Amino acid sequence: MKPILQNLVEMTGHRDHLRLEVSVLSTLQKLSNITEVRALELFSDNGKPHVRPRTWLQDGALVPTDSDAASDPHREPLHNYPALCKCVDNHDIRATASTSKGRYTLWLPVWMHDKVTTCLEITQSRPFSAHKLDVIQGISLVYQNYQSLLDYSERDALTGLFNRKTFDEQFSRHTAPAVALRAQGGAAGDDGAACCEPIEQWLAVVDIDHFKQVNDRFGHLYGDEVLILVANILRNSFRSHDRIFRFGGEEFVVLLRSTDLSTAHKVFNRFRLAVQEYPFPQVGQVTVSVGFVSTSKGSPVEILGQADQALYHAKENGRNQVCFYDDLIASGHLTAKVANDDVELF
Ligand SMILES: Nc1nc2c(ncn2[C@@H]2O[C@H](COP(=O)(O)OP(=O)(O)OP(=O)(O)O)[C@@H](O)[C@H]2O)c(=O)[nH]1
Repeated sequence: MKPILQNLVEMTGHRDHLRLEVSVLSTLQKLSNITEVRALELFSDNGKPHVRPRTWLQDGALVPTDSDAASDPHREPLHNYPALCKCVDNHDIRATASTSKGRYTLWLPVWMHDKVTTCLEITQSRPFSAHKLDVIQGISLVYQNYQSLLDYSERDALTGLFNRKTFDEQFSRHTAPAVALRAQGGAAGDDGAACCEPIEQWLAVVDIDHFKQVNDRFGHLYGDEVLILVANILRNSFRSHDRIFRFGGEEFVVLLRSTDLSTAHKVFNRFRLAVQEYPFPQVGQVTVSVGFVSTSKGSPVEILGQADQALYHAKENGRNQVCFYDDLIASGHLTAKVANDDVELF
């Protein structure tokens, strides 16, 4: 098999976005005369388009970052890349520019759902030939199609939020002890997640109150609309690096990253109020109950169980409220459950 085909086989063997990204960069890097490859992340901060390198070559290995894009010191306004800026504005498939003497750069935005969040950047020391552009474009399109297949398998069809399967994968990765990650890790290229240290975060379980009554009184179509609208409020209530999942039925999970306890309280309550105040067509008022906990202690099963305990306390004590597990333990309203390693919930 030709090397390029071997690389495509390797690329499409991944079930993880970051590994796939590392793999496509590694494929591009093997083409002749390439001096640099990077995957850029395009994001908006305070309404202004920005860009930052997300995966790049360092000391011979491709290194992905898991840091928050908005606080990345390497971020730049997108207008620092005029050719790329114009390409994105025009929905073009690629842009090239000679950025300095003997340095020719090609950008390939990866379009998904009419949006660009990733762009491949390839640099070489001579102009790109038409043949080389065709080959790179082909690899990029395989990458784009495969990314969108991966994305589809990770999401819930009704709300477009991440699904339960994705939660299981992402949450166990972020709560895995750092030492285990390093042991797996080795070269970053072997495992896109290997560089991740556990991140301070909060897990909230969100459940729509009396949702059965919505279905019973207005029918499933209106029930589905409520689910879609609550999903939209969730998207608007949290930052881009937080993660929102539809867990099943009328239950959602939010992973709130890198924030302190009082902010977590504030943010979850802001979301709860946003739902309470939203005029749901036909249905009128809908409320949600929320239970949350820190993800710093315990296994994924224990953490989820604690958030669930806090949620059920909220449900049993009036609904439309946010309960923090540690507060309920401290006040004696809940007792800590002994972990049972034999119970496999994931
Ligand atoms: N329309 C719609 N309904 C769903 C979906 N998934 C689950 N449900 C319904 O969600 C309802 C959940 O009801 P319950 O678990 O009794 O909870 P509840 O009525 O929200 O009551 P509390 O949680 O105690 O406030 C059930 O009637 C399910 O049929 C869905 O995708 N669409």
